[in-house]
Amino acid sequence: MIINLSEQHSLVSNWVSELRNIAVQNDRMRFRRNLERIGEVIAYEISKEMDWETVDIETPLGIAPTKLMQEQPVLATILRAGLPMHQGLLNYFDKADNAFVSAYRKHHKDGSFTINVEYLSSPPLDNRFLIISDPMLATGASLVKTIQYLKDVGNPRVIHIAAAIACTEGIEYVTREHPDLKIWCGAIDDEITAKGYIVPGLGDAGDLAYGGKAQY
Ligand SMILES: O=P(O)(O)OC[C@H]1O[C@H](OP(=O)(O)OP(=O)(O)O)[C@H](O)[C@@H]1O
Ligand SMILES: O=c1cc[nH]c(=O)[nH]1
Ligand SMILES: [Mg+2]
Repeated sequence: MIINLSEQHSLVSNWVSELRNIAVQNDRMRFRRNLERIGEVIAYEISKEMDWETVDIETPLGIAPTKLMQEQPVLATILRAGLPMHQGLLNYFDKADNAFVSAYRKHHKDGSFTINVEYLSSPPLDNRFLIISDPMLATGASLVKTIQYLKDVGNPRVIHIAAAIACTEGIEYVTREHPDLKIWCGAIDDEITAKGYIVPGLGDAGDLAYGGKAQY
């Protein structure tokens, strides 16, 4: 299931437009903060899908029956571009457990790339409510590989994906491999270049957030 948040005419569209806009996107602090804000809004939306229980809270003046989350989610992200959205999710799910995966594109001389995973740090995942954030869902290769690695750790009960911009091809690939996902995104674009960049997209999210990388 796909939820495109910009269809709802909310603040998310403004933030996505700033991420895309070449006149704004080079302000790295604003770029990271806009990803973080999208992560925060998606956290709020996903929280409505969690299980809640009524607990009596003692106030100085009485008892307030209050709905509380029954469990903490696990927040997973893909290094490095995923970090700002992850922080946004963590700002709201402030007691969450966390997982980090270093899935990145290793570019080859012929222009092709493969996804390298060199690092994984995760809590046990059996029966957990898992939210994976990554701003760009392009070909979907990074996400599919990340989910495979996380499923080797344990079998989550539910998996939600949080992305700033997703493209149709990537959504199709990921949902074909993992049909049970729920994907939340700030916008959906239809095109992807031969080098795997989303069009119109925003460019390279990792570079815009943290600066360019050396080729090695
Ligand atoms: O859907 P895909 O085609 O796999 O592309 C999406 C991936 O590309 C970006 O990471 P990148 O490899 O640029 O690494 P970075 O975060 O270090 O910039 C992005 O953050 C995703 O993880
Ligand atoms: O368009 C894209 C595709 C993958 N990663 C990015 O940062 N941007
Ligand atoms: Mg990148």
